[in-house]
Amino acid sequence: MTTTGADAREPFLRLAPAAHARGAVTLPGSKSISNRALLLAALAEGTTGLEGLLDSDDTRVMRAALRALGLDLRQDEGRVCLEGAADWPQKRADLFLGNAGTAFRPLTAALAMMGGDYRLSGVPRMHERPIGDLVDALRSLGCEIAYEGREGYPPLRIGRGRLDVSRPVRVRGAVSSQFLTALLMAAPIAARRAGRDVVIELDGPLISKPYILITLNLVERFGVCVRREGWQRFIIPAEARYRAPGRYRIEGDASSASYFLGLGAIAGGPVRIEGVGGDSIQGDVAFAEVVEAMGARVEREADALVVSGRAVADGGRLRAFDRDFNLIPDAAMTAAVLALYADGPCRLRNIASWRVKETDRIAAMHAELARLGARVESDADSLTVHPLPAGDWRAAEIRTYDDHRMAMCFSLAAFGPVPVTILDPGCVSKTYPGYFKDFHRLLGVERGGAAPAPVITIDGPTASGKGTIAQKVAQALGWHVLDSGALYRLTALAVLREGGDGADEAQAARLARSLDIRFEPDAILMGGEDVSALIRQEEVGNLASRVAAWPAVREALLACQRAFRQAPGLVGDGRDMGTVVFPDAPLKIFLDADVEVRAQRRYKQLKDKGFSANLDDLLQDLRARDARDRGRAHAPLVAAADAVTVDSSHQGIDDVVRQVLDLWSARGPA
Ligand SMILES: Nc1ncnc2c1ncn2[C@@H]1O[C@H](COP(=O)(O)OP(=O)(O)OP(=O)(O)O)[C@@H](O)[C@H]1O
Ligand SMILES: Nc1ccn([C@H]2C[C@H](O)[C@@H](COP(=O)(O)O)O2)c(=O)n1
Repeated sequence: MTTTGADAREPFLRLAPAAHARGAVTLPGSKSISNRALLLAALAEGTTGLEGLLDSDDTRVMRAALRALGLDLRQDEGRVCLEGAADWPQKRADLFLGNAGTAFRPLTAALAMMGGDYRLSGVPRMHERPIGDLVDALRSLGCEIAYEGREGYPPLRIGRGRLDVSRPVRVRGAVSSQFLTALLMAAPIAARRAGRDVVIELDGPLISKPYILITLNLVERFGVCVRREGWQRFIIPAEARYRAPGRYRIEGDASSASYFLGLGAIAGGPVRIEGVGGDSIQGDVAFAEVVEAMGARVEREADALVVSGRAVADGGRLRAFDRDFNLIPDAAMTAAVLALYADGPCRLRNIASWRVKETDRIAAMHAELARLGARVESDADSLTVHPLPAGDWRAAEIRTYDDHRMAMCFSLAAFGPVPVTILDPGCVSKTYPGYFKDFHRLLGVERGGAAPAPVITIDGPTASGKGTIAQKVAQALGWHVLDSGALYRLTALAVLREGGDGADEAQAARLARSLDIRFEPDAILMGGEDVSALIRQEEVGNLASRVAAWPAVREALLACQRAFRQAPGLVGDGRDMGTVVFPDAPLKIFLDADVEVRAQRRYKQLKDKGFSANLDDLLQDLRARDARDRGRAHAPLVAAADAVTVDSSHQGIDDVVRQVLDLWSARGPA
């Protein structure tokens, strides 16, 4: 079955007003732990098998960088195996690290201490994120680092400095705790090279302390014990050496758990979150206490959390808060959106670090919450969000600023009375590529119980754009899609391959019943063979129209089509979706267009795919096919009595998609 979601970089994702959510979700691996573990495994003597490693943009750039540095990474039965080395083989490399702070900062420290000729760069936003505090600390150790552009910011050039660890290295931790993390993880390199203890001292305050605890925990798992004097002084002994722990299991991402904790709090639940629990080493697991304080119930297991609450749709209201979020700045973003459903103004304090994250999150959060209609106040390091009364919600398009967390936390704005549109939802690929699929699944379980999953049917004549529109509507809603014409085309292809011409009803029905097919995201397989291009040929389409006239063929394909109806929903395109296959569909579209326009479109479509085509012949074929599809005795092509007719002759694809989504939103599907 073809499942669509927000994995590809689609321009927008429309979330219809939702009411309830329940079910279980398994979190992807923690980004913070994944990138730390990759670096430590790369520095450790021996082989480490990393289990549960996050597969996302940020970990992919880290893996690519380690490969470019000469390290051996292999995928082996669901784990990533890495052969580490105290000194990396490749002494010259140009590394592109995207927008991954968890890769950029630690690699800067490790490479600067090893020495070599390296260049580290990232996306434009990475070049706006400060790194001066780390570079200053490394330079004080004798490392050679130059700014290629603006002083204090990437890109960086690293050379071969002369390490001197005779004095403590001082580092500031007020802007980002990742600078201290980077030094702590790389320090054993310097200790080994200099043959003496490395002492790191904190210069001023330290934010996000729980992340330092994650670092110390991991460093210890890889064999290095750091002596810690409060939060002021860290001593890495001269004899410190990283050793591979054999296997290391990465727990789920606690920051990502915050969205589901929030979901359970406002959508009733219970929502079971697997991958983090009472045993977690991540500070963001403390977000469970935030939703508890807001009125939700959370049960803690060693490796799971179960959250429930009184759904906003049932009149539930969260308790307002005034809270210091310095320790959990990432999860705090979720609290800012939950504030919309609170019983009073909510204040998030001590969140200045938001200003230098993937985007200026204080400014971004302020702007987007206001776009929904909320009253918001912000200053240098705090944000106040006023609850949004039902009548004040606006159906907004939320900008996400290429920030995964903006996209994920604003999914929780779907519990207001109007639809919300998330722009560039694919930015979640930074840490959670499957987020919207999981989110929709939890929303759909409720619908999938007693009531069948909702269906939008799109019927119409050939080349009116049904398939194109169905795909995009399904993508925007995170639903499944059924291209029913493909089933008739596959039957026609099977008939052709048996030497038939479609005149034998029994033969066509037998082949329709025994189709061995599989729908994949980018291919349609028959008997294991990819026939997606073959079935689009006009010869096959014409025969499909003929075999589709046989009642026995239609009967043979009926159950198969209905089986596509699964939560969270289905968009089905064809000729009889709204009249025969899904007569109870809550929204039926009859998509039409002038036959000349359709012939032009089909002509262009075929030419673009490299097939030969003749416009006059196509026009004739389309007319003949229209006549056959409309004129047959069984399940003819006709608009269902309750269908909305949309004429796409003079409308672009995106306009039609929006029109269908608006119709769906107007029905108030939740
Ligand atoms: N509104 C539109 N404006 C311009 N081009 C469109 C529009 N809708 C669809 N198209 C283009 O027309 C062509 C035919 O569209 P599509 O294959 O989706 O039609 P269809 O109705 O599913 O056809 P079939 O009945 O053969 O399955 C495609 O190349 C598509 O990109
Ligand atoms: N629900 C359906 C879908 C398709 N058909 C027939 C009619 C078409 O000519 C043929 C191929 O469909 P297409 O890929 O062009 O949409 O299959 C039908 O009868 N009922």
